[in-house]
Amino acid sequence: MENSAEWLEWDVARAREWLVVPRPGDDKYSRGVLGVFTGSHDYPGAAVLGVEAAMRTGVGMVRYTGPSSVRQLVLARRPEIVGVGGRVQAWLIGSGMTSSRRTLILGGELAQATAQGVPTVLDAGALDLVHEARGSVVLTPHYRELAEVLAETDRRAGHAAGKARAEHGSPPTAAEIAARPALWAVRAAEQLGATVLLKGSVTYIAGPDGARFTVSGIPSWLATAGTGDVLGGILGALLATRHSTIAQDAAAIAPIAATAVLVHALAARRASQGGPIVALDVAEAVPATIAAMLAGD
Ligand SMILES: NC(=O)C1=CN([C@@H]2O[C@H](COP(=O)(O)OP(=O)(O)OC[C@H]3O[C@@H](n4cnc5c(N)ncnc54)[C@H](O)[C@@H]3O)[C@@H](O)[C@H]2O)[C@@H](O)CC1
Ligand SMILES: Nc1ncnc2c1ncn2[C@@H]1O[C@H](COP(=O)(O)OP(=O)(O)O)[C@@H](O)[C@H]1O
Repeated sequence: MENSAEWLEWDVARAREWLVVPRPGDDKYSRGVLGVFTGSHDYPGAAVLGVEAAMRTGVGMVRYTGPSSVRQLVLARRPEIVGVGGRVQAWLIGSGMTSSRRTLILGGELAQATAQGVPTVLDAGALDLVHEARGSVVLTPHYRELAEVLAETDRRAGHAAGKARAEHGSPPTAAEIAARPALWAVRAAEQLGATVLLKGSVTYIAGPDGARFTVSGIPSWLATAGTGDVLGGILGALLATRHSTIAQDAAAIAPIAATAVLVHALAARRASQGGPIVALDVAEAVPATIAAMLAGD
């Protein structure tokens, strides 16, 4: 690990501080509403997985505003969701989407969401929106996706002035990021001005303000399709429930992101018990995982 002394390994005691337990005076709105714009004709399942995980993490409400064909599937699994737009306290955008297939209409809808300035998770096919988004952003790429984001950033900088190129060198390949994930998570956070959650068997969370957290010991059974979509849902829900903390101090984003990764890893361990898992198992294990974390287990 690059400069390992700079990285703090996140643990249950720290994570517990960022989990929000509802109080008697709460209602669904005071707990926080998560807007979800995910899924596509090609990848509808990603939307189902993210919504399932968000609801099981504990959030007041989920407004799902993605493609209408996908909404039917999400509703079939989770009738609790609201399928119309409205006020939200955080956004989860991009899981199961492909940026190269973005239509003008879809681009306009996404721009409206990212312009709201609420804490936003940008995943998969929405990672490139980091350049337009207002407010606090967490990017959740794996190595290949981070390479694409940095290449796109380099192209934009090259068009603008060539300045960032000179400052940061040429963009890394996915293999280079995989070889030095700590270094590239930090560089990306600095370059993009956003929190970067770089996924992998060790997950690195780097904030633009200098926050550096790792989550290690993640079960490798998680290396299966859709588990990243589940992580997006967990993170989106935590951002929505913590929106007022973030409004006061944007630096809260990085510890919340680290907490989401820990919840995800512990839910995977609980679901796995040493054996194979599917992504939905991880989402279903989240409530018991959070209960155990709150109890100090
Ligand atoms: N159930 C679902 O709806 C799922 C949707 N997903 C969505 O799928 C989209 C693409 O995500 P990815 O992480 O796959 O995107 P990536 O762009 O990282 O992966 C595609 C790359 O993997 C390579 N590849 C494809 N099949 C391969 C194989 N058998 N062996 C080796 N290399 C192979 C391709 O050539 C390409 O370079 C995202 O929007 C994501 O959210 C995934 O999360 C998987 C589950
Ligand atoms: N070998 C591994 N060991 C532990 N965790 C892993 C491993 N490979 C991937 N993961 C975790 O699994 C998840 C995969 O996310 P992602 O690559 O976005 O998959 P998908 O797009 O299919 O949802 C991430 O949380 C990542 O940290």
